[in-house]
Amino acid sequence: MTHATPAHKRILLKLSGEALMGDDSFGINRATIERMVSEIAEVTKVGVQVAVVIGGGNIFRGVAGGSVGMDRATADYMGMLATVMNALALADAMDKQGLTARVMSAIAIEQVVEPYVRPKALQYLEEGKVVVFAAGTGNPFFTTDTAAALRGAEIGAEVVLKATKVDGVYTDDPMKNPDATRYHKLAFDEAISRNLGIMDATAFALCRDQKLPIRVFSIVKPGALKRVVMGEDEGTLVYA
Ligand SMILES: Nc1ncnc2c1ncn2[C@@H]1O[C@H](COP(=O)(O)OP(=O)(O)O)[C@@H](O)[C@H]1O
Ligand SMILES: O=c1ccn([C@@H]2O[C@H](COP(=O)(O)OP(=O)(O)O)[C@@H](O)[C@H]2O)c(=O)[nH]1
Repeated sequence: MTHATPAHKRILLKLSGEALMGDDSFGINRATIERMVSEIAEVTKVGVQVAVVIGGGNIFRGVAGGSVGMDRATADYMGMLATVMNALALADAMDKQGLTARVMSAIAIEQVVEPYVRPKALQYLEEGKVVVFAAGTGNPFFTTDTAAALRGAEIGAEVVLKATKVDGVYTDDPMKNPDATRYHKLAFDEAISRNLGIMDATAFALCRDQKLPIRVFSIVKPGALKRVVMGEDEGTLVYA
């Protein structure tokens, strides 16, 4: 039997917090998280090193009402803590499915998870462990998309894979504009100048400067992650 070779050796996978909700209105949907983990397990089986940055929108949204009128930085720290909860849930689901996961946090919370230390993260990846980066960049006024760009560059990932509710980058937000059309690929400069809302400009600019491509694809579509990793045509490629 021949084994196809993956297109990438090391990937940074960005999972939006909202993707963990499944069809629920907030929180973590068990079936959804288990399905995502099984897709991650599939790609580790072909020898790909996987690091994950997880968002927090699913939990933060549930408490967002309480943050109205709150200091922005304080609300952002709440958002970062939400990503820690998601990271713990994700790592637990990974362990249950036979993967070895390590959560590393950008903010000190050492009784709960180990701190982010770059050489340690690289060591885990070499050992075939899945590293889950929690707490975003550790700084308010940033997003977990920017954390994905940052960590992706730091660990020398070949690509940032953004798994989200839509199946690629569109000319306009497809949730709001039914006439929007999907790009097969586009340059970072175009994504930034057109102000495409799929990712924030900080994340795009960092990836552009580091020549780190991003592929946006659907988290909902079964098998999409494996297809992306095997180099098949899926979603939208944003390139430098
Ligand atoms: N040009 C665009 N192409 C694709 N999606 C877009 C675009 N502009 C805005 N979006 C929105 O961006 C969202 C994806 O970003 P993501 O970070 O996963 O979501 P969230 O920030 O809600 O967790 C999609 O749900 C989509 O509605
Ligand atoms: O480096 C970071 C990453 C995240 N956040 C906060 O954490 C929240 C959750 O992250 P994000 O919205 O990126 O998650 P997602 O949309 O992917 O679920 C954000 O709204 C921010 O408030 C932050 O302050 N700094």
